Formats: sequence, structure tokens, C-alpha cells
Amino acid sequence: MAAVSDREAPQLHLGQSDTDITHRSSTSGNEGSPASRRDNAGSSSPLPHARSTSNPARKRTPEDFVFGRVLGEGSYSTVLYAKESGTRREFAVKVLDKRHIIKEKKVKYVNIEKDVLNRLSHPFIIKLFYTFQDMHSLYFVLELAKDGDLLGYIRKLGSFEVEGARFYIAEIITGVMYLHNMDVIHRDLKPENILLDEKMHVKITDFGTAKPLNDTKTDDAEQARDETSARNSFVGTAEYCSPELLNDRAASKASDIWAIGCILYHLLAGKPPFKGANEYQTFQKIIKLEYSFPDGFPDSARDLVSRILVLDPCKRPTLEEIQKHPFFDGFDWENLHEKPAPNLRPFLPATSHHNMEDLTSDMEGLATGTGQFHGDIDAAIRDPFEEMPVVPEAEIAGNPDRSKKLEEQASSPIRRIISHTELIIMNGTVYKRKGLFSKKRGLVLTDLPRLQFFDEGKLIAKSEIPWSEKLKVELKGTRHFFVHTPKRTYYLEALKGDAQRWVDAINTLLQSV
Ligand SMILES: Nc1ncnc2c1ncn2[C@@H]1O[C@H](COP(=O)(O)OP(=O)(O)OP(=O)(O)O)[C@@H](O)[C@H]1O
Repeated sequence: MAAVSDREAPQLHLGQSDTDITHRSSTSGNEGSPASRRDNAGSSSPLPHARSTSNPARKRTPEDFVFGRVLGEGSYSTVLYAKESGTRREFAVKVLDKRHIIKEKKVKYVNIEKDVLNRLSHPFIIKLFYTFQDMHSLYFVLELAKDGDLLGYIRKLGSFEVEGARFYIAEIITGVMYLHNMDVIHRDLKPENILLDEKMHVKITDFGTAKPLNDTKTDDAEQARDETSARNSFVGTAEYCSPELLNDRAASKASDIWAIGCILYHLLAGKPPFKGANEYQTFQKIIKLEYSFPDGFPDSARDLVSRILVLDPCKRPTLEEIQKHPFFDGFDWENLHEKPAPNLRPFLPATSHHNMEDLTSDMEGLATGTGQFHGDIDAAIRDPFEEMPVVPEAEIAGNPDRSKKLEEQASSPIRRIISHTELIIMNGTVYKRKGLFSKKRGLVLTDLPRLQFFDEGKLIAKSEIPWSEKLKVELKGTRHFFVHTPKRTYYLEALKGDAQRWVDAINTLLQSV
């Protein structure tokens, strides 16, 4: 990677500091841009480096770092793992393509991100160490958050047990309290922007849409334009956006508090409180305050969330009031960053004990996702494909007469969603649980191998459990089994009580492929 000095970067006007940029013109080519470097970084092959130093004051260049894998992609950036050559210190380097930023009119937000981060220093806020640029890119050298983001853990576990949810929301509150004391509103708090370091402590990131409250440079008209454009160019997720931002285009500290309420709900329930089929529907739900709590949502958390999620921002509790809420009774707020993070466990009130009666009724209560079970249980558990031949497990690993079996299965209604070349090993009806919500689905296992969910009523294919040699299956009693994949655990309840058969069939396939 050829670095050039600031003087050689023709398309951007540079201010005092190295990424203080204002739009002048954009005529550069694409060689050397983050996009063209992605392959190199993605394959973990180190980029050449020339210099090494441990002098913190000296201005860095890309040559001071050995770049590794891609850690993540944002709308305007690629974030790469990097090691500083001399010190061997590890960083996350956010590489922004200048042309793209100018074209998308995001120069101002890049400067805000840099200016805000430069002002902040707190254990729960990501640190910005250096910024520099070359011909095509801007580089933000950030503290490395090794353990991914909160969304990844919610996806993996479904939801967090109360202890874990309390700990993480407390760290977020502590970080946001610091931000607000520094007169900064984040404006885009969401689980993706809550990174985790190697000790599983919070690092709040993504300050591109942050608002410094004492920003005298921004007049009212400019602010209105900003907020209109923030609204119109909404990228990413809309679910944590506050009603005042949607109605009045005005964000305040209370808007961050709204987002904290949404994150607490999400951590415990497994889904954000406001989620429509599309962005418009999500916004409608937010401005109508249309949300409900699933069964099993802990009482004190329910009380706290419902105090936070109120339409009038003035009526929301302050962060100090939230700290004193009974949800945090007995919680020690001192030196959180020095305390060990709790082991994360999924919040499965119905499966955390092995009393089958309790388990069954709880799970049935969750079947509709509203906490109410409607209709006739017998009808619900009748397997519509019961008569379909199932390949005995003994034959899976051996060499069954596939074409004969395929012929026998040819008339099965499931053939509408499963290719005629795949042998159906087993199928049945399951409750598929995500956090405190649960959906009834058909599940079919084929010898591809494949585990496919389908809607039994409409006979349409739904999602699939990604199969790999890393897949693991765990039996939890007669009705329950968990399928673990690297990114998610699927909590399943077999309505026919044949969890053992599912586990055996999946294990047999795992061993045979
Ligand atoms: N300091 C870091 N340590 C580890 N990974 C990081 C770090 N910063 C960012 N990432 C990864 O890179 C991804 C993109 O980063 P970031 O959200 O800052 O980019 P962005 O362009 O601001 O994104 P957005 O589209 O959300 O505005 C993150 O989701 C995360 O996975």
C-alpha cells in the first residue's frame, strides 16, 4: 500500500488535524481504495510495512501497520484488524473511502466522529488513537474490541438472563452518562454499536451521527437539514429511533434513554420492542407506542422499560433515576469495568429447570408469540405429514436404497418445498424459540444434509439452520433439543415428544458426512 503525505492528497482540503476534511472536489481513481484492498485484508495476508515506532506523538501512516482480516463493514467504511509494526499493539482500523464519503455527502459526519471521539476518554467508549489519510482513504485507528458486538450475542443466545442483561445495560448507562456529561448525544445507540472487548466489557462505538450539544458551528437551519437528511437517509436499523426524532426531528439526551429502554427490552425478550415488516411499519409502531411484553418478561424490568418508553421525552426517567430503579436493587455500580463480566446464558425461564409439566405449559403459552395459546392443543400437535415414511436411523449412515425411498416420498406434500433429489430423513412440528418468543414451524431433515423450517399451513419454506461440521445438537428432555451453530443456538421443542429421535438423526448425519 503506497502512502502519500497529506500534501499529496489532492481531492480533500485538510485542516489543522489530519482528517479534518471539507469537500473541494473529487476526481481520484479507485486504485488503492479500501474496496481494492479488501481481498488482501480478507485473506489475512499482511500488507507490506516499512516503518515501526513506539513514539505516540509521531504521525502514523498506513505503513506503520500490518493489516489483517476484515472485522466488519459499515455503510461507509471497512474495519480491519491491524498490528502496529514496532509496538505489536493491536488495533481496529476503520478505513473510509474518500470518494464515497464525498459523493454521499458524509464529510461532515466523518469530522464529527473524529472530533467527538477525540474529546472522549472512558472505559466504556471506544478509544480513537490516531487518524491519518492517504490518496484514497481516511484511517481511524481505534481500540480493538475483540469480542464482537452485543447483537451477535443476542442472536447466538436468543436473549440474556436477567443478570447478564442488567450488567450490560448498566455498562451502557454508565458510558452514556459520561457522554451526556460531556454534552454529547449518541443518537444511534443499538446493539450493533455496543462492541465488546476481550474481557466482555462494553465499548460504545459509531459516533458518526453523534451530536455535540455545545456545537456552536451548527445553526438551527443546518440542524434541521441534518435531521431531515438523517431521517431520509436512514440506514441500518430503525428500531431504536425515538418518536421525537420521527415527529419533530429533534433528538435530546432523552432520545438516548429511549434507545436504552429498547436495548433492555431486546436483551431480555430477544427482539426489539418495535419491529414492523418494514421500516415504515416500524416507525408507525414507534409513534403509536405500539408494543407489548411477552410472557416471562421479568416484572421489575417491565416496570423500568414501560417508564422509559413513553412518547413525551420530558417524562422519561433520567439516567440517575434509572440507576435507582428496583431493577438495579443490590447492583453495585462502582468500578464496573474492573469487575468480571457474568457468564452469558440464554433467558429460558421454561427450560432452566427440568419439571416437564411446567416446561410444557410455559412453552405452549409462548406458542403464538403473544403469550397466549389459542385453539385446540390436540389439533396443534397433530403432525400433518404423519403418514410419510421416515427413513430408519440405521439406514442413514449406511447405504439405503435411495431411489426407492425417494419414490415412496414422491407424493409427500413436503415435496413442494424439498427438492426431489433430497431424501427426507425426518419431519415434524416444532416450536422454534427466540428469546421469550416462539413460533410453530414444520421442520424437515434431509440427507443433503439440510434442516429446513417451513410454514405448515401455507406449505412454504422458511429459514434454514445452516449446516456445517461445527453444528452440534443437544438433548434437553423428551420434547426439547437445541441445535448449536457458530452464530446461533436454535431452541426447539418437538411437539410429538420425539426430541431424542431428532438428536439421533442429526448426529447420525453429522457422523456420516
Ligand atoms: N473498534 C472495533 N473493534 C472491532 N470491530 C470493530 C471496531 N469498530 C468497528 N468494528 C466492526 O466493524 C463494523 C462497522 O463499523 P462501524 O459501525 O464503526 O462502521 P460505520 O461505517 O460507522 O457503520 P454504520 O453503517 O453502522 O454507520 C462494526 O459493526 C464492527 O463489527
